[in-house]
Amino acid sequence: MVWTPLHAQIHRTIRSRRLFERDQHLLVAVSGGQDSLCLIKLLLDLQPKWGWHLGIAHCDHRWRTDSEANAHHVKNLALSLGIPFYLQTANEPLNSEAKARNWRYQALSAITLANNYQYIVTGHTASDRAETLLYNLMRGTGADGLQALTWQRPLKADMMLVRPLLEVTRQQTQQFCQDFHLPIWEDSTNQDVKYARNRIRQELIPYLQANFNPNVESALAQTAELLQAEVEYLEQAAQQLREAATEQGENDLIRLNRRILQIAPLALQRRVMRQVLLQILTDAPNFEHIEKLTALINAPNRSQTDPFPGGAIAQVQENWIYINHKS
Ligand SMILES: Nc1ncnc2c1ncn2[C@@H]1O[C@H](COP(=O)(O)OP(=O)(O)OP(=O)(O)O)[C@@H](O)[C@H]1O
Repeated sequence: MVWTPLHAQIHRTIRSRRLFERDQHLLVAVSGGQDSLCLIKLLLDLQPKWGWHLGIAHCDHRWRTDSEANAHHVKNLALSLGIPFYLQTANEPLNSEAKARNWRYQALSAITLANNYQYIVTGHTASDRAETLLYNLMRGTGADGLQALTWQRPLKADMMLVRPLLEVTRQQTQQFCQDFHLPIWEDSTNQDVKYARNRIRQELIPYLQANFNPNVESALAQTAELLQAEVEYLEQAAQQLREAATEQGENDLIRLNRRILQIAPLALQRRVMRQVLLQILTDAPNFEHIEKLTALINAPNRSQTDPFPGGAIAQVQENWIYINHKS
């Protein structure tokens, strides 16, 4: 087996970030594209050192005319590598990116659960991270969206999604696949600039590279990395503040102590309110919802919000904000 600098890098990343321990069961999500092929080859080569049990999962969204052939291709690859293979096929063609993604994570979770894996591993790269950051920036997400893909994310109890290639660019995975003659399945939809994601990849990033910074992908991925640690820190601080300020009243009534919230910085006030809204609303709260609730921290007595989706109303009474979330 040829040991490359990329092998060494990923080995170090897994160890220092404690992404996986020894002897664990890892389900690797393989689309057949260059990133996931690079991923499976690296993990397979590192396996003797770590004693992992690897499996390959493929999800057929039935989106493209060649999707069945793509699934076959990945199956044959798994067979030739001697790795257990799991296939999930959508009941009906999933023709939007968001639908396909939702279904894919459900399908991967189902395979993981049924076959006793602890981890789902994907081939997201630093390039994906840079693109996601730009995409989210333009849509107006706060710092949380800009951390853009994290190394680990719990999907369910005892099920972790892990992305070991977040410091590797797409150019590197391409080179690696070439060097080892890995059989890449080219996804025709990746070229289609009808999708916002592809326009960022095909047009925006090359423009930024040519005109601003040739290493813009790594620079953006690093920004995401810094933000991730800051977001984690702020979320923890906000949680402590929320616990200190909250009293769970009777009948689905939440009471927030304004005195405690008033002396906190605005960044934490907003995060507390977002956490509270996450509890109450069925959909993720937006900027306006959070601002409305945050404004009550310093508003005159008896101020109140108009109803949030679902009907909850927040109201100031002296030192307290009352939120009745079943009204
Ligand atoms: N059809 C598939 N079957 C199995 N795994 C897949 C499939 N498509 C993507 N993946 C996994 O997800 C990773 C990211 O793929 P891609 O960037 O195409 O998806 P995405 O829709 O942008 O994903 P996300 O929403 O998670 O960012 C791949 O490296 C691979 O590990």
